[in-house]
Amino acid sequence: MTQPVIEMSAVGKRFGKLTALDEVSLTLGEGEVLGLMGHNGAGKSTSMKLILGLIRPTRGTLKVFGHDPGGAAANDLRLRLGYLPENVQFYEQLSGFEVLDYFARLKRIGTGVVKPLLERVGLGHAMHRRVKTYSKGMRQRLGLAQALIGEPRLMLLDEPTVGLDPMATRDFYGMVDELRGRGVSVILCSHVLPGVERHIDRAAILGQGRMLASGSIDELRQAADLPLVVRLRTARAPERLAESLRPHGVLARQSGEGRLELEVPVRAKMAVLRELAADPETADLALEPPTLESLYAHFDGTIRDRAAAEPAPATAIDAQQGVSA
Ligand SMILES: Nc1ncnc2c1ncn2[C@@H]1O[C@H](COP(=O)(O)OP(=O)(O)OP(=O)(O)O)[C@@H](O)[C@H]1O
Repeated sequence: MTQPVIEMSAVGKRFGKLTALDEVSLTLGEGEVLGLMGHNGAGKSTSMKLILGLIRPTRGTLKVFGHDPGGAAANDLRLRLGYLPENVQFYEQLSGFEVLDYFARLKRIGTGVVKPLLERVGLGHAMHRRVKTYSKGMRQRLGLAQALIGEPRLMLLDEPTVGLDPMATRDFYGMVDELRGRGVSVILCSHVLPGVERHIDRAAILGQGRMLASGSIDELRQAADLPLVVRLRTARAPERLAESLRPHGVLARQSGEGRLELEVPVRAKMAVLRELAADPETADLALEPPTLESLYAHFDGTIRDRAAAEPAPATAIDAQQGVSA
C-alpha cells in the first residue's frame, strides 16, 4: 500500500483555553478527494493550517507525505502543497499576470508557468487587467491558479466555490476531477457544498472540534440509516396507500394531486419497491437516497427546514382520517 498523503492521529489543537480540535483522526490517500465539512468554528481551517504546517498540534501526531509539516521538512513540503484560502485577497494594483508571477517566484518557479495557468482557469483574456477590476469569481479563479502553481500533489481548497456562478462552479469541479485523475489529493473545505458528492471520494464532518463522521457517501448513508425518499405518481387514494405501507414503517405525504412523497426505512426498501411496482395504479416512481446535505444535517444534529426549501408544502396523510393539511 502506498503511504498516505495525510495521516492525522488523535490530533488536538488548543488556542489558550479554547479547544479547536479534539482527538481528530484522518487519513487521505493519493488521488483521493475529501470533503471536509462542518459549521462555523467547527475546526476546518484549523485542520488546514495544521496540514500546511502554519500551526502545530497540541496533541497527537500529524504526517504529511510522511513528514511533520511544521518540522525540518516544512519548506520542501510546501512546494508539494497548493492552498486556496477562504476570502482570498491579492494586490489590487497588480494585474492577474503580475500576481501569479509573484507567487510563482515565491515558489522559485519560472514565469513560463503563469500564462498557461491563467488560461487553464479561464483568465487568459483578462491576465493583463488589474485585479481591482476582477469580479469575485475571477478573483476566485486567480486564487485557484495560485494554488496550482508548481503542480502540487496535495491541494487544500477552503470554500472554493463561494462567489462562483453555476458555470464557473461546474468548471471548478471539472478541474477537481482532472486533478484526481492525475493522482493529486484534494481537500475541499466547506459548510456544505451542494452538488459536491459526485466529485469527492470521502466526506469528513467536523462539529465543535470533533470528528462526527467520516467515510464514503455510501458508508455515511449506512451509518446514518436515514430513510430513502420515494417520489410517487399514483392514481390510488393516498390514505389507502399510506395504510398499506404503514406496516413497513413508511411515512407518506401528499406533495400534489396524485403525487406522494414516501419516507422509506432502508430495511424496507425492496419490499416497498416491489409492492409499488406491482400496483397497477403506480404511474411513476423515483428513488432518492439521502443527499450529502441531509447526511450532514443528520450528523451535525441540526434540523433542516426542508419545507422552506420546497415550493409547495407537503401534506401529511393520516390513514385513519384521510388527507390532512
Ligand atoms: N488563532 C486563533 N486563536 C484563537 N482561537 C482560534 C484561532 N483560530 C481559530 N480559533 C478558534 O478555533 C475554533 C475553530 O476555528 P476554525 O477557524 O478552524 O473553524 P472553521 O471550521 O474553519 O470555521 P468557519 O467555517 O467559520 O471558517 C473557533 O472557535 C475559532 O474561534
